[in-house]
Amino acid sequence: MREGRTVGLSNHVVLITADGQRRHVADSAAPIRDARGDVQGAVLVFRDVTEAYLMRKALADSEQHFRSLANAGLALIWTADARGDRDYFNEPWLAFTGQPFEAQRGDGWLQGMHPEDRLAWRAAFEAAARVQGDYRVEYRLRHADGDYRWVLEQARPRRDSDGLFIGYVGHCLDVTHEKAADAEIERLAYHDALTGLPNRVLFRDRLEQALAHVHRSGRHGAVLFLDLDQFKRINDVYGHSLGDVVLVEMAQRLRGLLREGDTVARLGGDEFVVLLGDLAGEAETAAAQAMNVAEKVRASIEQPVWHEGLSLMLATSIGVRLLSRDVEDIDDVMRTADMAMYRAKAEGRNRVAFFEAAMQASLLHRYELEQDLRAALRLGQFELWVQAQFEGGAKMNGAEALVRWRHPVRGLVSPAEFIPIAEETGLIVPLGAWVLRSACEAIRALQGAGRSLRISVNVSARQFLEHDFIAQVREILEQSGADPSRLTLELTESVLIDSFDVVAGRMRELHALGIRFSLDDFGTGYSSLAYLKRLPLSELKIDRSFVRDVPADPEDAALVEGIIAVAHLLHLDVVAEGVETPEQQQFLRAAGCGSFQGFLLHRPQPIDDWLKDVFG
Ligand SMILES: Nc1nc2c(ncn2[C@@H]2O[C@@H]3COP(=O)(O)O[C@H]4[C@@H](O)[C@H](n5cnc6c(=O)[nH]c(N)nc65)O[C@@H]4COP(=O)(O)O[C@H]3[C@H]2O)c(=O)[nH]1
Repeated sequence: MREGRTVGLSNHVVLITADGQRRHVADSAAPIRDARGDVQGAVLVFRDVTEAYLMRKALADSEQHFRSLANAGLALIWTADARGDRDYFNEPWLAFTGQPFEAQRGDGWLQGMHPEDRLAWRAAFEAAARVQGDYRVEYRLRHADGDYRWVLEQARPRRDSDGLFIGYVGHCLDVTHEKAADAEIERLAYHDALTGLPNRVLFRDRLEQALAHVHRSGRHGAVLFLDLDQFKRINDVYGHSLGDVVLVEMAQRLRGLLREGDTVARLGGDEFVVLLGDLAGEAETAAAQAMNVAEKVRASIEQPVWHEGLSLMLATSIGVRLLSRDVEDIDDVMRTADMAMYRAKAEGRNRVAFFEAAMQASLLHRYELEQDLRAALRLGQFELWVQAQFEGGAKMNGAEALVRWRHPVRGLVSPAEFIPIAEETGLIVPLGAWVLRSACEAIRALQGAGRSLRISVNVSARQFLEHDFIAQVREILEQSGADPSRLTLELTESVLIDSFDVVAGRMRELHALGIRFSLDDFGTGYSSLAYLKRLPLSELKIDRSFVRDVPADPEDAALVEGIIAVAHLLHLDVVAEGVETPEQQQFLRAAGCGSFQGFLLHRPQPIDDWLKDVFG
């Protein structure tokens, strides 16, 4: 004032008015000067600023209110200006990142984002910013402890009180746990629990991608379909827990053999598939590459599995299907790879087979047969034929029942062709029952005529293992009135392989009824004396394939003699099958074989014709 300036004295003078109200008063003073400019006095001005004071206080309170709201929760809150530079982080953000505000303002905070996520974040932000819209994006943000955490960031445009766009406000939530849970759920849904390998669902997905890549790039891919030979046996003999050990070991070996981009999956049971991507553009080279891998896989599986002093031997049959531009359908790929695998099995197991176009044709043929076969029983297209068996010289002692299918277009279809299909489709069960019933009716007719001839009936594995097979046989015997001791059931060695104890138990039960058992195809499989001894067998049949080349082939001759010696040792009858020449019969008789069956003696004929002949 002495210097002649106007000054504000105080904003905080509170005056009480006459009616008792509190008013906030701002005062100021200005000097009064005389003509010479000397200060003569002062003008004091008092203004009532109560309204402005209250407004400012409300604003400060409101700011405090929102600040504590922003800092209260777990959300990491920030704001950014119109250019995207961040100008505010709440306390949880600063605590989470452990970095001071100054280091993070602007785009400093981006230093804390995982470098791999920056591109995706920027894309989300810029796309939203162009239209001043919302966005949400997940990224990894470095925590104060140095580890990255997954956060979900959600942001929306920020506007001033006039509604003008001034930037963004957003928040992040730590979703690390949710991410881990999602990953676990995904892992469970798309992976096999035992081996941790991708499952069928994931495999199909990858196959689809691989096929798309093949179409785009013109390069090849391949699917290897594997099935472990003998796995079922290990499971049956040693139990499931050892079976599991084997599967896990196989999974590890497969994974170890393949490249990063390849997929190994377990489809279930002992079936695995391998997907090879990015093979050569030229088909032959690609096939060679696939073959190479398949062969490596085969060789690796062949190595014994050591477990607690046991050494388990496995092998695998592998079907290979190339993926090329002309392949469209993934079901077709799976089916044809599977077919090739079956061919590998049929060709002797522990091998690799390729799917070929010719197989496609046979697939079609088979498919049609399968369709027709389903209707055949209903339409009465099956016929029962028999082939007589002879004891010693020429004394007929029975016959083998052989089923025939008279197809309306194809004519007579060989059982060698349709029995395997009937087995796979389960049709063998009603078909086998039909054959058994027809054979028992023939036995009954023979009994009635006083002829004590036997009839042998082939029983396939699937049929024999059907849960109510024994009940079925009993019922048929009862209904037909056939003498059980005239009935021989022929089993092949393959029935024994899979479930020896079950089969042996059933055989004993049926044998107790008086039924005889014959082991067909003896010598072609795995039969060992040790387990032949444990079965209630009456007869061994020498397979046609051994009879064919005797006596000329010394190896087969020795084999046949061996089989006959085994049979004698076990007190079993021996029947030689497929005897076509007198030399064969002579040789067999000299070796000690008692009964004969073959074109030399009798060609199969319809059962009614045969019965007529027998009854004379
Ligand atoms: N080259 C030659 N072949 C001869 C000679 N003698 C007999 N055969 C044929 O050899 C097969 C003998 O039957 P399998 O080994 O039990 O082999 C049978 C049997 O495993 C199966 N099968 C036939 N009928 C039935 C059936 O009712 N049920 C089941 N589950 N399988 C059957 O189909 C196979 C083939 O039967 P088929 O075609 O009837 O063929 C019959 C018979 O016709 C010969 O001297 N030379």
